[in-house]
Amino acid sequence: MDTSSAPGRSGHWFLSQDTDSARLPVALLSGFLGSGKTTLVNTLLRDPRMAGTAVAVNEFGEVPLDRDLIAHDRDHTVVMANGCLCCNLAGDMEDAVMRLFSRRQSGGLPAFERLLIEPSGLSDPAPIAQAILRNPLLARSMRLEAIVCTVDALFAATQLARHPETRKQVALADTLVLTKTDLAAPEVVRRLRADLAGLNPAAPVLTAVQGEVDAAALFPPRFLDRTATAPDTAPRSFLAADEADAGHTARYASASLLAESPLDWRAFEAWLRRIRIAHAENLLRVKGLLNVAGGPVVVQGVHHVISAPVRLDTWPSIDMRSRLVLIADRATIEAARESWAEALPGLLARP
Ligand SMILES: Nc1nc2c(ncn2[C@@H]2O[C@H](COP(=O)(O)OP(=O)(O)OP(=O)(O)O)[C@@H](O)[C@H]2O)c(=O)[nH]1
Repeated sequence: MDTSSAPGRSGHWFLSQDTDSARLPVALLSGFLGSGKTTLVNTLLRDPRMAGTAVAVNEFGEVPLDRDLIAHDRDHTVVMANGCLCCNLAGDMEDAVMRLFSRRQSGGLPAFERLLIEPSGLSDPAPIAQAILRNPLLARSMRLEAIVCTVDALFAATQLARHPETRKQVALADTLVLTKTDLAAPEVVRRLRADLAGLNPAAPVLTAVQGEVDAAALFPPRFLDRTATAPDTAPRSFLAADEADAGHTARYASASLLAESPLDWRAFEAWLRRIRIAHAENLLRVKGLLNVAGGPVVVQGVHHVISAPVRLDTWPSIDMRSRLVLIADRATIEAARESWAEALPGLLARP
């Protein structure tokens, strides 16, 4: 019997979820900025075995974008408060999960079978996993089935060397997913595989070009089928001793830009090219949904690689403002800040 919609003693239905099969299977999808998490989610969600998956996304940047970039039933997607999920954990995840559950309970949301959490690319998965395992509210309603980490074949070697977040994400994953192998030289991929084996020898390494991966290889059976038998494995011991590095995002800066009126695409492209050429090494992420002549355009970039802009047929939501997020070191954000006002009148930093 599905007890998941029965109200509990406290009035919150999720407090009553103490049988194992009634708890919602959860997978955590970590991976550094721009490593292909959303691409993987979008591809997975097209798989019939993933039907009924709710998605919770967390972004580092003040203008919400990912909800519009996840090609999913918007009612099945919740955005967790801006910032780094692992640093602002208290409340954010509870809030997000409670919003999903209460919408389901009120009939405003179709039933869902599992939850995929996509934290921001700067998040440490350990405290998030700990919260699911230990927070009384979350632990009663959810069970952590998998920690997956996307690894950017093109940039991971540098990210592993420069960003401790990447090392942590790789080290804690049950399964690693190498992305962008279509862009990286075979020798680079071979060396990266050796580095990954050194950091996390137990994790299988799958490959996903444009997010194409077999859901059954990526997730344990109990994530896809909540009634499947639990494997006889030891609890995740690494989580017990782990402490979050609460100040870790201080070395990164972000700019969140908004424009109410349509942007001049040529001026935008020329501005972005200048930023990319001058600051590629420190430009960790560019992500935007822009209102330009002809309709909305998605812009994506990581370091010097800016993907071909994607024109959308329709706006994914009623918000038709241009939104752009840059994540980099402070000097790069300052340099960008000095140039955009002149190059792109109308594109304003969100205060
Ligand atoms: N060529 C190629 N591009 C990819 C692949 N996977 C992702 N991308 C591109 O890489 C860029 C970043 O991908 P996302 O899926 O948005 O990355 P993300 O990890 O969700 O990014 P954040 O949420 O900002 O951390 C996009 O332009 C994708 O189209 C791949 O396997 N091959």
